[in-house]
Amino acid sequence: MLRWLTSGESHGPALAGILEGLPAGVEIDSAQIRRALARRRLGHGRGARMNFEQDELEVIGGVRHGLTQGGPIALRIGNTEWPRWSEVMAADPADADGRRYDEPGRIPARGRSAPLTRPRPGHADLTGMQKYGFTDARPVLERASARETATRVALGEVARAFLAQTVGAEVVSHVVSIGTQAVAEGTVPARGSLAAVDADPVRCADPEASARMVAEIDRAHTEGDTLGGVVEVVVHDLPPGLGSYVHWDRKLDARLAAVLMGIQAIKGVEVGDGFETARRRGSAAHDEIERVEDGTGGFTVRRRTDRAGGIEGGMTNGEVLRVRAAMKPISTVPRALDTIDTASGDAAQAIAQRSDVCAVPAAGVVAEAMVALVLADAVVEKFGGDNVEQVRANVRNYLDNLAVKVAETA
Ligand SMILES: Cc1cc2nc3c(=O)[nH]c(=O)nc-3n(C[C@H](O)[C@H](O)[C@H](O)COP(=O)(O)O)c2cc1C
Ligand SMILES: C=C(O[C@@H]1CC(C(=O)O)=C[C@@H](OP(=O)(O)O)[C@H]1O)C(=O)O
Repeated sequence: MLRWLTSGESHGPALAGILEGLPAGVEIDSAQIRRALARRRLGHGRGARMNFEQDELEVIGGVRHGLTQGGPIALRIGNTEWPRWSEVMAADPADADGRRYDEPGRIPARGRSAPLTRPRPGHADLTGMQKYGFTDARPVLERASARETATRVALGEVARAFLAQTVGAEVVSHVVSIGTQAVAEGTVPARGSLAAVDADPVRCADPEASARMVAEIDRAHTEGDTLGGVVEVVVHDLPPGLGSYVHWDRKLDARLAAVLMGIQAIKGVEVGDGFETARRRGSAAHDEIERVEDGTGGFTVRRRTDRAGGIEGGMTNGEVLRVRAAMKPISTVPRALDTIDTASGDAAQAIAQRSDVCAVPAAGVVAEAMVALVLADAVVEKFGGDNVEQVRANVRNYLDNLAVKVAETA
């Protein structure tokens, strides 16, 4: 079983992540994880922080000379701005001279150190204050912030490497829509198109739609507004049979939906054609199966279409996996929303500090990481093995002995 945990606050010293349960022998190095972190900072519409945030990565456990060792993999990602926040976010009650941070006047009640008492609609602020008994929303937003997703992307990159080196799968995401602008129907990035998608300003695989998305972001920005959208994660070359039909919590679609819904601001998930499938007749909703001659007198099978998004009965079926996640518009709306001041009870305008206008392209990179982690877990579960070579041998053995083999994809 793979397990992962994250810790850390948006303006604390660092984020931390642990990934436990991965076999030994996965080739990974800091440069590859740094590249993944840089991909998450991309995207037209991201806020000022992404211009200077360095995501200072350090691998502090579980990897030696570029290979995983079988033990928990631990990462630290430093927050570039920490020196400016070291008093407001200090872990200890007092500094080295023994002066307490909660001494009256010690930290000026202005700017970033002022208590946040005007909770922002669409954020965890108000309910977090109620639930944990805080009179200041600072601790709530520090942990609820999507800054934490940097850790998930770093851990997900290790999972991606494991998938590539064992089953040969490739994970890519692309932006399907931003605001009212969407890609042409049927746009699915092919294997090997990750760099091309990343080169697009909104990580969109349809250049014409991309231009419309950029214009819509610019319009929202000018008008003091924010946008959401839909991303799709596409996984090529998965073996059939990951996940299971036998129990609800072993179904791969259920596991993917849970981790995608666990990303900040994700409000809906679709598998394959998802909600569109519900509007179709059965005769046009499913993926008919056909025989393909293998050239040696035997045969393989394939689906004529991939409406199911590569999952039937809670298992991968050997076709391209496709899952979508819908992101709500960024909650910190510059044209500030109405709220109340919790200190006075008076009507107020929500705080609208530095923020993204649209983070849909980045959410796609985070979604890739979460999908990679769930798939890596499903591979470990199905194939076992304590090192990459053992996993590969088990995969080969399984594929060589499938009752009905799946056709090679073009
Ligand atoms: C990559 C990414 C970046 C985000 N950036 C911001 C941001 O700059 N400002 C903001 O208000 N919300 C941002 N969000 C969304 C909030 O973190 C999220 O809406 C909030 O924590 C409340 O959680 P919920 O929407 O899941 O209920 C971002 C989300 C993601 C995935
Ligand atoms: C820091 C990141 O995203 C942040 C996510 C976020 C939020 O509320 O979720 C609010 C903003 O934080 P800040 O106020 O520090 O600029 C974003 O920049 C990041 O993605 O690394």
